[in-house]
Amino acid sequence: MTEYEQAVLPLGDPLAATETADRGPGGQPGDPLQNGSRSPLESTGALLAQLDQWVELGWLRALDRALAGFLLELEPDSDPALLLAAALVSHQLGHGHICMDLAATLAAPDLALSLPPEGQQAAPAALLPSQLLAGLAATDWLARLAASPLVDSCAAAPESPLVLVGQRLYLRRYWRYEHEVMAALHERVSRPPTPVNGLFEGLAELFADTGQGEDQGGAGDDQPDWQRLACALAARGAFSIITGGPGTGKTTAVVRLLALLQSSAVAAGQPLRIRLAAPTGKAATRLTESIGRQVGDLAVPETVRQHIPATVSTLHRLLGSRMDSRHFRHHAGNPLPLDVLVVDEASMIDLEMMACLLAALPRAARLILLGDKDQLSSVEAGAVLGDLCRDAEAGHYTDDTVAWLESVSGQSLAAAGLRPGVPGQHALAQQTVMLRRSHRFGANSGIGELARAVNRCDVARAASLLGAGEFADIAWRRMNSASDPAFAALVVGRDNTPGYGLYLRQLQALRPAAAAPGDLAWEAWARTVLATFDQFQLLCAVRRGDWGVEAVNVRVAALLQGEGLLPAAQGWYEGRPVMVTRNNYSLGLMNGDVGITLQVPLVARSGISQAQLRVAFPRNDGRGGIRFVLPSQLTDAETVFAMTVHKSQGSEFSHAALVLPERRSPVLTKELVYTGITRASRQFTLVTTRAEVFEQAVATPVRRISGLLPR
Ligand SMILES: Nc1ncnc2c1ncn2[C@@H]1O[C@H](COP(=O)(O)OP(=O)(O)OP(=O)(O)O)[C@@H](O)[C@H]1O
Repeated sequence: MTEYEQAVLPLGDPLAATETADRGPGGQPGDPLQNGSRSPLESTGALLAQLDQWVELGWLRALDRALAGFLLELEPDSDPALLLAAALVSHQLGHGHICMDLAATLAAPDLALSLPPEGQQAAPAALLPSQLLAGLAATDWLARLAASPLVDSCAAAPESPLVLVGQRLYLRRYWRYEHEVMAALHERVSRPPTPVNGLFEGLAELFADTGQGEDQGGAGDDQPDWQRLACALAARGAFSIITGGPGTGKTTAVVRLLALLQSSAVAAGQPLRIRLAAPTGKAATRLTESIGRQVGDLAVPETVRQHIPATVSTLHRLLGSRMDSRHFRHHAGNPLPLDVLVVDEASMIDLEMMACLLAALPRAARLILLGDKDQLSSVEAGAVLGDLCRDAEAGHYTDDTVAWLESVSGQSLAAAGLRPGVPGQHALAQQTVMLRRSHRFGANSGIGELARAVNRCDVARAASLLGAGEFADIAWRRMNSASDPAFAALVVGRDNTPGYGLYLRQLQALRPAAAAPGDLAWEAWARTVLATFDQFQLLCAVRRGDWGVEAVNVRVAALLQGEGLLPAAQGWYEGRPVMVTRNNYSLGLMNGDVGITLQVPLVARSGISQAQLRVAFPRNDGRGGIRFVLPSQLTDAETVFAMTVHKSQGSEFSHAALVLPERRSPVLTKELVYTGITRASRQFTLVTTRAEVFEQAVATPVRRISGLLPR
């Protein structure tokens, strides 16, 4: 690994990169072009000075500037246009883009940096990328890059740190990940389909109870049973994707698929080794619960049921994380011991993880990805599921696929409104199914209606749904200021909402009175308090500012303390909810795990029982156990009355309240709003100070740049 590659880890939260702009100007150095000095595109000294200025302003990360410096050390004659491109590519990674498209950058150069968002204080007098790049044509930039020994533009310099593919510039490591993912998927989807004995009968039996259901997502009544089709396609291939919004039955379909596959394997005397995984501990716990329920309801013999796993591991644990290393115990040389792998919440898988997962998968094993393609992408670079599901909505099934699906499912696809597929051009689409009917959010659900409107970028419909009061399960609370009493009412839990008052009152009321230290009653109490805490969650779009995670956490703690619900609002105190921010393998805690600080009695060395603070975390083993951890052991944890929408992925709350900042920001996209809304299972509240911030977000779909286009 190169020095720079070591420096680039961890890449960090794209929010942090963008939000640096929230901090405003950090100085106003002069414009190098105005000063009569040489253009930064002609002099490496001037270019580095320009990058330094952008770092000072918070427009560029120090890491991005470090890459330019590192490349200059490697190649002292480097062209400044190359150093600029390298710093911008590095910066794009911080925004989740795998590479930088040179033509797109020249078309909108100022988007290449974390510039102060529109509507914020005036930008300082500094040279903008648009001014710097004004005279540079894409062909010239490409030629200057291609001429550098640091750039591999035709696989002739396999060690060069940058790779140019067409007009996309990559850091080599990310180009390699993308290349590996594309190659592995291409190989899997190009294999001839596996014949599955008794598929027609198996599907008919497993889906005997599922009718068409009511039309809940704009899909007509003559729609086929998409779950049955998903099951069929996944049964025949080495790779498949089942995508769909919340409650569309992804888990239900996959549990039936596992029953189908395992039934014939058990009958043949060779049960399959099946593993289930999810990107985060929270998602793994949720899937463990729903899989457990569904496996219990399966109409299959006990011998089959017992070979369907009921517990879900995190991807890191499955692959075998190693302390302080990005390498896993399982890789191409030491593949995973399994035959079928199901990964849920696949929208959270970043490109690097996907490359590692595919490398560690035995060739003969099946991989099935489940996820909602419309959710926010991973925090780290890449939008793998979104890219892979590009054709999901339109279907793009070839005539052969349609004929095969109709024959094994006994259903017609004629009225499904799909677009035709071209053999060889839509290879991945042949193994992808989009579930279109929500069984959780029906036609009477405001949450479902709102999520669908936001997903379509239908600003007017979304605003009218929230404003009209037509649905009791969605509400819009407009705040006048950070100290608006309506916000206090929401978080404390007045006006018939649980807020955070509910779990805190429960914590006091249900505390075991007569239980001794170590008594299971303490665990039961902790479990109840944790479950009640999950009933309400504030989700913020940004970290900084009056309505960012940091300030909201401080404000909520103070409000709860003011109500007498918390003993303190700082440091460690009983009732403090915390989120782990980094995997801790020795404690068995994963990034994203949420615990609550409780006073529990412990027997001290003296033999006297004392109440001490411990943080209670649910165990991720599906058995509902609790792990009590000393606060001092939690070095990477933060208060979580509010969490970012990014961090909430894979979680579900009875009542989710999405808090938007008072100013527009590039991180406010329709995917962020959609993800926030779909975290709510019963009640959703939008909290804003300015309506146009919500409207602008809904009108802005995100686009991550990558070259992941397997056909
Ligand atoms: N075909 C069906 N007919 C009736 N109910 C169904 C059907 N499929 C799923 N359900 C029910 O809908 C609910 C959601 O199903 P499931 O958990 O499989 O969806 P999901 O897409 O995995 O949800 P999530 O958004 O949590 O990932 C469950 O209660 C399930 O029993």
